[in-house]
Amino acid sequence: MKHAIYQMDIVPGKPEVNRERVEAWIRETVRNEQPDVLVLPEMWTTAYTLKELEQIADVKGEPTTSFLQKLAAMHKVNIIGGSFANKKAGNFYNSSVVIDKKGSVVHRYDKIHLVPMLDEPKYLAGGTEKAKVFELDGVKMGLIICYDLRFPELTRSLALQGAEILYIVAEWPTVRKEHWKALQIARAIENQFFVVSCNRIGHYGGEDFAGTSMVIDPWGEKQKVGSETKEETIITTLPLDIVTKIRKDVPIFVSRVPELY
Ligand SMILES: NC(=O)CCC(=O)C(=O)O
Repeated sequence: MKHAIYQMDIVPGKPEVNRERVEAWIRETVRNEQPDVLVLPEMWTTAYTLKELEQIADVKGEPTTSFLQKLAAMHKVNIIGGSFANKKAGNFYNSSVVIDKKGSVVHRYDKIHLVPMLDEPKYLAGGTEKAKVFELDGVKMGLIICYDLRFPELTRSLALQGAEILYIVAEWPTVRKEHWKALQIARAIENQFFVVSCNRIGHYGGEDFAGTSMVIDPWGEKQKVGSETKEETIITTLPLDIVTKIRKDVPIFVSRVPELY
C-alpha cells in the first residue's frame, strides 16, 4: 500500500489558500507517484488561529469534506484528510474525515483529547463518540489526532478492533519533539501495527512545529522520517504482511490478561 504524506507548512487563517495548495499537491503527487493513500496534517485549513474560528472554520464539515471527496474521486485515491476546525451545533471541533477512492466518506472523527498547551480547551469541544476503526482497500485502520497520541488506551482500543495501520495527524511543537518521536515508536511496538504520521512544519503563534513525520513498522523500526525543518512529501510503501508474522512471533494479544488490570 503506497502512501504519500504531506508534511505541510500551513498558511495561518487562510483556508482558501491552503485548499489551493492541497489541491495542487494532490494533483502533482498522484501524477508522479500514483499512491494508494494520501495523508494530510492536523488543522491544515487554518492552523491554530483559534481566535478567528467564527469567521474561518468549516460548518458541519463543509466545504472541506466535499472538496476532498471531489479530489479523491477525480484522482481515484484514498485520502486521510488530516483535520480541520469545524462548527457543529454551536461548538467548534477538531474534526477529521477519511475518503475512499470513489469519493465516499468512510470515517469521521472529532479529536477526543484537547491539548491545553495550545489552548484548545478554551476554544473547542472534545469529541464524544467512541473511537472506531475503518477500512480502505480491505485494510483495517485507525486514526488519532496529535495530543491523542499520549493516551495509550485509545490506540489499544483501535488495535483490539483490528487496526493494522494507525494514522496520526498532527501539529506537534518542536519543544516536545522527543515525546513525539518516542511515543510513536512505543505505540507501534505495543500494538504491533504500522504508525504513519503527518506533522506540520513551520511556525505559528510563537511555536515552531517539529515536522519529523514518521513511518514506523510493527517491530518499531523507523522506515521513513521527515525533515525537522522543511516542507516535503514522504513516500512509503507498507509491507502489510509483516503485521501477522510479528503478532505470531511475539503474541501479545494472546498473552494479555485484561481482567487483571
Ligand atoms: N496539536 C496538538 O495536539 C499538540 C500536542 C502537543 O503539543 C503535545 O502533546 O505535547
